[in-house]
Amino acid sequence: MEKKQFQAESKRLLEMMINSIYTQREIFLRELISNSSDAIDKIYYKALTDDSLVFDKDSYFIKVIADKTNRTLTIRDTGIGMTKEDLENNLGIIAKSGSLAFKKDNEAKDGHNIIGQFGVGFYSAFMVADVVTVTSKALGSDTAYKWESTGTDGYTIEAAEKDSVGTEIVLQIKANTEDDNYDEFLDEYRLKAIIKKYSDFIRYPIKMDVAGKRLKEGTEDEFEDYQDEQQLNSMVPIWRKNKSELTPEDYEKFYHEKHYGFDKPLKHIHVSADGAVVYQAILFVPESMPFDYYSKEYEKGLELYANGVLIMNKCADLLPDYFSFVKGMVDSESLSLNISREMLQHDRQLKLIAKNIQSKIKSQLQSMLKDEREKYETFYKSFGRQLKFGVYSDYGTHKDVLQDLLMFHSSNEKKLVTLDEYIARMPEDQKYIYYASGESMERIDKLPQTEIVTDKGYEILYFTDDIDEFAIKMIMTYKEKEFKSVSSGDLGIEADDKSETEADKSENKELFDYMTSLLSGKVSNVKASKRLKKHPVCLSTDGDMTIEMEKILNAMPNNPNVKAEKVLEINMNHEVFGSLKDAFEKDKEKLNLYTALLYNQALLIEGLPLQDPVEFTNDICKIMV
Ligand SMILES: Nc1ncnc2c1ncn2[C@@H]1O[C@H](COP(=O)(O)OP(=O)(O)OP(=O)(O)O)[C@@H](O)[C@H]1O
Repeated sequence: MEKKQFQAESKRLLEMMINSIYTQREIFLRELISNSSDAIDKIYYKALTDDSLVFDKDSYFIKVIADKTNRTLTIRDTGIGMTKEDLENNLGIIAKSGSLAFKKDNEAKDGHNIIGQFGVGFYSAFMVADVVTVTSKALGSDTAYKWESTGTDGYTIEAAEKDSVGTEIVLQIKANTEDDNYDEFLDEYRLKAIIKKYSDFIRYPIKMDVAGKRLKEGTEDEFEDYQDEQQLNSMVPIWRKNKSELTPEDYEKFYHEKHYGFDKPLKHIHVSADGAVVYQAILFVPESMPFDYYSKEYEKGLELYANGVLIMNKCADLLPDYFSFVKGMVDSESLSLNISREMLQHDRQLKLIAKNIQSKIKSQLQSMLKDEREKYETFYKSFGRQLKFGVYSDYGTHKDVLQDLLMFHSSNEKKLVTLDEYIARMPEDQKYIYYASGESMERIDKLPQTEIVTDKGYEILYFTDDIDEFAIKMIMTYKEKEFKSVSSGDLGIEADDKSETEADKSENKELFDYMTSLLSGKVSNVKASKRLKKHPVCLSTDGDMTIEMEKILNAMPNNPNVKAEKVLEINMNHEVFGSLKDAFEKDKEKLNLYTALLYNQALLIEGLPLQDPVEFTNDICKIMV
């Protein structure tokens, strides 16, 4: 019998397949089952327009048969089959995808689409088989044909015996080698698992004879082997079901079956989009944070299906980093089964889906915030930090999407508030959104810098997360209100007794200049404070960098050694100020001591390290004796 050669491209592809471009060999089964499913689709589709054909659902199925003795794996279907020409054209030539040609010939009328636009699937069989034999009888044909190939050296086609319409593919499974175990593709449990993993939602039953042992009839301790035909796939995926048929428990069950998390999902989003891009998705907002969430090990992404067939476990391109906590899956009939990761990134359909999903998640979170406050706060405690990272990342590009989802604790009731709520209760004369950064709410409450702001009756947002201040620097203003740190140089609050402060300031200019020179290199200025009420001293900052930011940045592994521009503020209404003036006139030595002490006190209040703690304690001793 004449051996025909593969076309050059096909030969190259085959070589790649044999040398396994896919790291997961198991996907060959997914490919072959998808082809079978396509072939049944084609009959179904023909029956829609051809009255002489009746599509009786029970007669259409895919059967998988593993024969360990002969090392063969058979995939049999009752699909449309292939004529001699089809075998020649579809299996001999790679670049021409049969599915694609069929699609063009028969403009899909009811969305019953056919997987596959890029014909490499079938060749994946050569990753696990030495010989592939395809016996097929096409619908409406009397003769069956057998196509056979051992790989790159070509293929043969001859007439064959086959009673029913459809295709049977027999794989002669490779022998094990030192490095590779091929036995697994003959193992019942392994095959079942592969089918469940990739092909669970194929629309037609996938059957396999499963071996079992049972008590022999009429005996009490004699067992016999038997074969039982089982259906391995569940067929109708939950995402294709009508939302109204599903209960919250169904979604929860799906969440656990898919191992999305051990917790209960806080919220599910079921999308059935049929606009510019057609897809279904089930997305979940988890209740609690996975243990590795804020670590490098955590991998974001959604499961991606092309028309019911799993093509990727974690498609990262579907989720922006700031929604990386979302779990779930997307199924689209617009995607090709064999699309590579690299190609996916540029896929227009996928980009559209990703955009669409992003806005669905956003609007669900928004409505949760509006209507289910308690739930939202639970969510926010787990993932709020990620939203804030999202605001900060990419130079603030995503702030518009995220800023109204943010919450902070505030001085009002020590509860979480949104920026909108904060603005809504701002007194009329309040110009800025005030915030204070620190380790904890308790610590912030004790900061002298907060005194004047709280005295004014203005609410302060507590920034206790490292990222808070950095994120807010990206937002800058919210609804035309600028953010202002309580430690910033100009608080935008008029001092109660302005004239007196100004007068005292000029009168005491020499004193402040002197103290500034003493603290040269440590602070840029010493000045009269407009914000202090009870406390004698505090640090404030000039410029964008605050003291908290300095602390955070300098704690980073690459220690950038940045410095905030610090100002030492002195409360002129405090008794200590009298002592300073006195010392300035009479005893400079004492003033040097007081200045050093006050500066170190201000550092301690801020939680900053003292440059020389021993000197500080010695200084205290000096004033005691
Ligand atoms: N079981 C089958 N029954 C009928 N035709 C088949 C079967 N398997 C393969 N074919 C034909 O062979 C063609 C080539 O199959 P192959 O898997 O290489 O590519 P494809 O299915 O078109 O695309 P994909 O790469 O996405 O699977 C198919 O388009 C189909 O026409």
